[in-house]
Amino acid sequence: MSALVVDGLTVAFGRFRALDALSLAVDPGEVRAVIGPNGAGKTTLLDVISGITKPVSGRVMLGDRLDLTRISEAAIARAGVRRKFQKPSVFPALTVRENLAIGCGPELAPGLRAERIAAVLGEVGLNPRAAVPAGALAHGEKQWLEIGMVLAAEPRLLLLDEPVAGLSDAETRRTAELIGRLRRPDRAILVIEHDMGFVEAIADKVTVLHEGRTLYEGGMRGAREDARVIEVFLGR
Ligand SMILES: Nc1ncnc2c1ncn2[C@@H]1O[C@H](COP(=O)(O)OP(=O)(O)OP(=O)(O)O)[C@@H](O)[C@H]1O
Repeated sequence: MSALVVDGLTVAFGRFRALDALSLAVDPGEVRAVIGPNGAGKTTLLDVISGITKPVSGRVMLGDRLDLTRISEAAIARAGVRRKFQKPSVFPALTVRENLAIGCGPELAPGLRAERIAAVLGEVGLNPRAAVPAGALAHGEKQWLEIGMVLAAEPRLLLLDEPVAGLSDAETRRTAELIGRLRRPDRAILVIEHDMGFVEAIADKVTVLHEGRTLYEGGMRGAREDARVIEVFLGR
Protein backbone atom coordinates (compact mmCIF):
# COMPACT_ATOMS: atom_id res chain seq x y z
CA MET A 1 0.00 0.00 0.00
CA SER A 2 1.24 3.49 -0.84
CA ALA A 3 1.47 6.17 1.83
CA LEU A 4 -0.03 8.72 -0.56
CA VAL A 5 -1.78 8.31 -3.88
CA VAL A 6 -2.64 11.32 -6.06
CA ASP A 7 -5.09 10.12 -8.67
CA GLY A 8 -6.23 12.15 -11.66
CA LEU A 9 -5.99 15.45 -9.81
CA THR A 10 -7.17 18.54 -11.66
CA VAL A 11 -7.15 22.04 -10.16
CA ALA A 12 -8.54 24.92 -12.18
CA PHE A 13 -8.25 28.66 -11.63
CA GLY A 14 -10.88 29.92 -14.03
CA ARG A 15 -10.07 28.26 -17.37
CA PHE A 16 -6.43 27.64 -16.44
CA ARG A 17 -5.46 24.18 -15.16
CA ALA A 18 -2.73 24.46 -12.51
CA LEU A 19 -2.86 20.64 -12.16
CA ASP A 20 -4.06 18.58 -15.09
CA ALA A 21 -5.13 15.00 -14.27
CA LEU A 22 -1.97 14.55 -12.19
CA SER A 23 -1.27 11.11 -10.72
CA LEU A 24 1.58 9.94 -8.51
CA ALA A 25 2.16 7.53 -5.63
CA VAL A 26 4.57 7.84 -2.70
CA ASP A 27 5.69 4.75 -0.77
CA PRO A 28 5.77 4.53 3.03
CA GLY A 29 9.21 5.64 4.21
CA GLU A 30 9.97 7.38 0.94
CA VAL A 31 11.44 10.86 0.50
CA ARG A 32 9.99 12.28 -2.72
CA ALA A 33 10.99 15.60 -4.21
CA VAL A 34 8.62 17.49 -6.48
CA ILE A 35 10.59 19.74 -8.79
CA GLY A 36 9.96 21.73 -11.94
CA PRO A 37 9.95 25.24 -13.37
CA ASN A 38 8.12 28.19 -11.82
CA GLY A 39 4.37 27.82 -12.23
CA ALA A 40 4.56 24.03 -12.78
CA GLY A 41 1.99 23.37 -10.04
CA LYS A 42 4.21 22.26 -7.13
CA THR A 43 2.71 24.58 -4.52
CA THR A 44 -0.79 23.88 -5.82
CA LEU A 45 -0.16 20.15 -5.23
CA LEU A 46 0.87 20.77 -1.61
CA ASP A 47 -2.12 23.12 -1.21
CA VAL A 48 -4.49 20.33 -2.26
CA ILE A 49 -2.81 17.71 -0.05
CA SER A 50 -3.01 20.03 2.96
CA GLY A 51 -6.62 21.04 2.21
CA ILE A 52 -6.10 24.72 1.36
CA THR A 53 -7.26 24.18 -2.23
CA LYS A 54 -9.98 21.81 -3.41
CA PRO A 55 -9.65 20.19 -6.86
CA VAL A 56 -12.33 20.07 -9.54
CA SER A 57 -11.68 16.34 -9.94
CA GLY A 58 -9.44 13.54 -8.73
CA ARG A 59 -8.54 12.06 -5.37
CA VAL A 60 -5.70 12.26 -2.85
CA MET A 61 -5.64 9.08 -0.79
CA LEU A 62 -3.74 8.96 2.50
CA GLY A 63 -3.27 5.25 3.06
CA ASP A 64 -6.06 3.23 1.43
CA ARG A 65 -9.08 4.78 3.15
CA LEU A 66 -8.96 8.53 3.50
CA ASP A 67 -9.58 10.86 0.54
CA LEU A 68 -8.08 14.17 1.64
CA THR A 69 -9.99 16.12 -1.03
CA ARG A 70 -13.23 15.39 0.85
CA ILE A 71 -12.25 16.55 4.32
CA SER A 72 -11.35 19.88 5.97
CA GLU A 73 -7.86 21.27 6.58
CA ALA A 74 -8.26 20.53 10.30
CA ALA A 75 -9.29 16.92 9.64
CA ILE A 76 -6.29 16.50 7.32
CA ALA A 77 -3.99 17.71 10.09
CA ARG A 78 -5.66 15.33 12.55
CA ALA A 79 -5.06 12.48 10.10
CA GLY A 80 -1.31 13.12 10.46
CA VAL A 81 -0.42 15.43 7.60
CA ARG A 82 1.85 18.34 8.53
CA ARG A 83 3.32 21.07 6.35
CA LYS A 84 6.29 23.27 6.90
CA PHE A 85 5.77 26.41 4.87
CA GLN A 86 8.69 28.10 3.17
CA LYS A 87 8.91 31.10 5.47
CA PRO A 88 9.65 30.13 9.08
CA SER A 89 6.73 31.06 11.31
CA VAL A 90 8.10 30.29 14.75
CA PHE A 91 7.00 32.28 17.82
CA PRO A 92 9.98 34.63 18.31
CA ALA A 93 9.39 35.52 21.97
CA LEU A 94 9.08 31.88 23.04
CA THR A 95 12.05 29.60 23.58
CA VAL A 96 12.90 26.74 21.24
CA ARG A 97 11.51 24.30 23.81
CA GLU A 98 8.25 26.29 24.16
CA ASN A 99 7.83 26.40 20.38
CA LEU A 100 8.23 22.62 20.25
CA ALA A 101 5.64 22.25 23.02
CA ILE A 102 3.17 24.10 20.78
CA GLY A 103 4.06 21.75 17.93
CA CYS A 104 3.10 18.78 20.14
CA GLY A 105 -0.51 20.00 20.25
CA PRO A 106 -2.75 20.51 23.29
CA GLU A 107 -3.89 16.92 23.81
CA LEU A 108 -0.57 15.33 24.74
CA ALA A 109 -0.06 14.47 28.46
CA PRO A 110 2.72 16.60 30.05
CA GLY A 111 5.05 13.61 30.66
CA LEU A 112 4.78 12.46 27.08
CA ARG A 113 5.21 16.02 25.87
CA ALA A 114 8.54 16.37 27.72
CA GLU A 115 9.72 13.08 26.21
CA ARG A 116 8.71 14.08 22.71
CA ILE A 117 10.33 17.52 22.98
CA ALA A 118 13.58 15.89 24.13
CA ALA A 119 13.46 13.48 21.19
CA VAL A 120 12.75 16.23 18.64
CA LEU A 121 15.47 18.52 20.06
CA GLY A 122 17.92 15.68 19.40
CA GLU A 123 16.55 14.96 15.93
CA VAL A 124 16.83 18.54 14.72
CA GLY A 125 20.12 19.18 16.55
CA LEU A 126 18.87 22.11 18.65
CA ASN A 127 19.64 20.74 22.14
CA PRO A 128 22.18 23.47 22.93
CA ARG A 129 19.64 26.12 21.87
CA ALA A 130 16.62 24.74 23.79
CA ALA A 131 16.34 27.72 26.18
CA VAL A 132 17.02 30.42 23.56
CA PRO A 133 14.13 32.60 22.31
CA ALA A 134 13.32 31.54 18.76
CA GLY A 135 13.69 35.15 17.59
CA ALA A 136 17.41 34.99 18.42
CA LEU A 137 18.08 31.96 16.20
CA ALA A 138 19.93 32.12 12.88
CA HIS A 139 17.77 31.63 9.76
CA GLY A 140 18.89 27.99 9.36
CA GLU A 141 18.15 27.23 13.02
CA LYS A 142 14.66 28.71 12.61
CA GLN A 143 14.06 26.37 9.67
CA TRP A 144 15.19 23.39 11.79
CA LEU A 145 13.00 24.53 14.68
CA GLU A 146 10.02 24.73 12.39
CA ILE A 147 10.75 21.25 11.04
CA GLY A 148 10.91 20.20 14.71
CA MET A 149 7.52 21.79 15.38
CA VAL A 150 5.88 19.75 12.62
CA LEU A 151 7.77 16.62 13.72
CA ALA A 152 6.51 17.05 17.28
CA ALA A 153 3.06 16.17 15.97
CA GLU A 154 4.47 12.82 14.76
CA PRO A 155 3.17 13.20 11.19
CA ARG A 156 2.75 10.22 8.88
CA LEU A 157 3.06 12.56 5.91
CA LEU A 158 5.44 15.49 6.15
CA LEU A 159 5.24 18.24 3.51
CA LEU A 160 8.28 20.50 3.25
CA ASP A 161 8.06 23.66 1.18
CA GLU A 162 11.52 24.81 0.01
CA PRO A 163 13.31 23.90 3.27
CA VAL A 164 16.71 25.25 2.16
CA ALA A 165 15.63 28.50 0.50
CA GLY A 166 17.99 31.23 1.70
CA LEU A 167 20.27 28.86 3.63
CA SER A 168 24.08 28.82 3.36
CA ASP A 169 25.83 25.80 1.82
CA ALA A 170 26.76 24.52 5.29
CA GLU A 171 23.18 24.94 6.54
CA THR A 172 21.88 23.20 3.40
CA ARG A 173 24.20 20.22 4.04
CA ARG A 174 23.01 20.04 7.64
CA THR A 175 19.39 20.14 6.51
CA ALA A 176 20.05 17.25 4.11
CA GLU A 177 21.54 15.24 7.00
CA LEU A 178 18.55 16.14 9.14
CA ILE A 179 16.08 14.92 6.53
CA GLY A 180 18.11 11.70 6.24
CA ARG A 181 17.58 11.18 10.00
CA LEU A 182 13.83 11.76 9.68
CA ARG A 183 13.29 8.75 7.44
CA ARG A 184 11.02 6.22 9.09
CA PRO A 185 9.11 3.30 7.59
CA ASP A 186 5.82 4.80 8.83
CA ARG A 187 6.52 8.33 7.58
CA ALA A 188 6.57 9.65 4.03
CA ILE A 189 8.17 12.99 3.18
CA LEU A 190 7.26 15.16 0.21
CA VAL A 191 9.61 18.06 -0.52
CA ILE A 192 9.36 20.96 -2.96
CA GLU A 193 12.79 22.39 -3.65
CA HIS A 194 14.70 24.37 -6.27
CA ASP A 195 18.22 23.39 -5.06
CA MET A 196 19.01 20.36 -7.23
CA GLY A 197 22.13 19.34 -5.27
CA PHE A 198 20.02 19.19 -2.14
CA VAL A 199 17.31 17.22 -3.96
CA GLU A 200 19.89 14.71 -5.16
CA ALA A 201 21.17 14.30 -1.59
CA ILE A 202 17.77 13.61 0.00
CA ALA A 203 15.29 12.19 -2.50
CA ASP A 204 14.64 8.55 -3.31
CA LYS A 205 12.73 9.69 -6.37
CA VAL A 206 11.84 12.95 -8.03
CA THR A 207 8.64 13.92 -9.79
CA VAL A 208 9.27 16.63 -12.37
CA LEU A 209 6.12 18.68 -12.92
CA HIS A 210 5.51 20.80 -15.99
CA GLU A 211 2.26 22.63 -16.70
CA GLY A 212 0.42 20.61 -14.07
CA ARG A 213 1.49 17.21 -15.41
CA THR A 214 4.29 14.74 -14.69
CA LEU A 215 7.12 15.18 -17.15
CA TYR A 216 9.43 12.64 -15.51
CA GLU A 217 9.47 10.37 -12.48
CA GLY A 218 12.45 8.42 -11.21
CA GLY A 219 15.95 9.00 -9.84
CA MET A 220 17.51 12.47 -9.87
CA ARG A 221 20.40 11.14 -11.94
CA GLY A 222 17.95 10.02 -14.63
CA ALA A 223 16.22 13.41 -14.48
CA ARG A 224 19.52 15.15 -15.25
CA GLU A 225 19.86 13.01 -18.39
CA ASP A 226 16.24 13.25 -19.58
CA ALA A 227 16.00 15.37 -22.73
CA ARG A 228 12.55 16.76 -21.89
CA VAL A 229 13.57 17.69 -18.34
CA ILE A 230 16.68 19.42 -19.65
CA GLU A 231 14.62 21.31 -22.20
CA VAL A 232 11.92 22.70 -19.91
CA PHE A 233 13.76 22.92 -16.60
CA LEU A 234 17.33 21.88 -15.88
CA GLY A 235 18.83 23.28 -19.06
CA ARG A 236 17.52 26.78 -18.42
N1 LIG B 1 -5.09 31.37 -6.60
C1 LIG B 1 -4.68 31.33 -7.88
N2 LIG B 1 -5.36 31.95 -8.85
C2 LIG B 1 -4.98 31.90 -10.15
N3 LIG B 1 -3.87 31.25 -10.57
C3 LIG B 1 -3.14 30.63 -9.65
C4 LIG B 1 -3.49 30.63 -8.26
N4 LIG B 1 -2.56 29.90 -7.58
C5 LIG B 1 -1.66 29.48 -8.50
N5 LIG B 1 -2.01 29.91 -9.73
C6 LIG B 1 -1.29 29.63 -10.97
O1 LIG B 1 -1.14 28.23 -11.08
C7 LIG B 1 0.12 27.90 -11.63
C8 LIG B 1 0.84 26.96 -10.72
O2 LIG B 1 1.27 27.68 -9.58
P1 LIG B 1 2.13 27.02 -8.41
O3 LIG B 1 2.32 28.08 -7.37
O4 LIG B 1 1.50 25.75 -7.99
O5 LIG B 1 3.50 26.73 -9.16
P2 LIG B 1 4.89 26.29 -8.55
O6 LIG B 1 5.35 25.11 -9.34
O7 LIG B 1 4.77 26.10 -7.08
O8 LIG B 1 5.82 27.54 -8.89
P3 LIG B 1 7.03 28.22 -8.05
O9 LIG B 1 8.22 27.34 -8.30
O10 LIG B 1 7.16 29.55 -8.73
O11 LIG B 1 6.61 28.31 -6.63
C9 LIG B 1 0.84 29.22 -11.87
O12 LIG B 1 0.68 29.58 -13.22
C10 LIG B 1 0.12 30.19 -10.97
O13 LIG B 1 0.16 31.49 -11.49
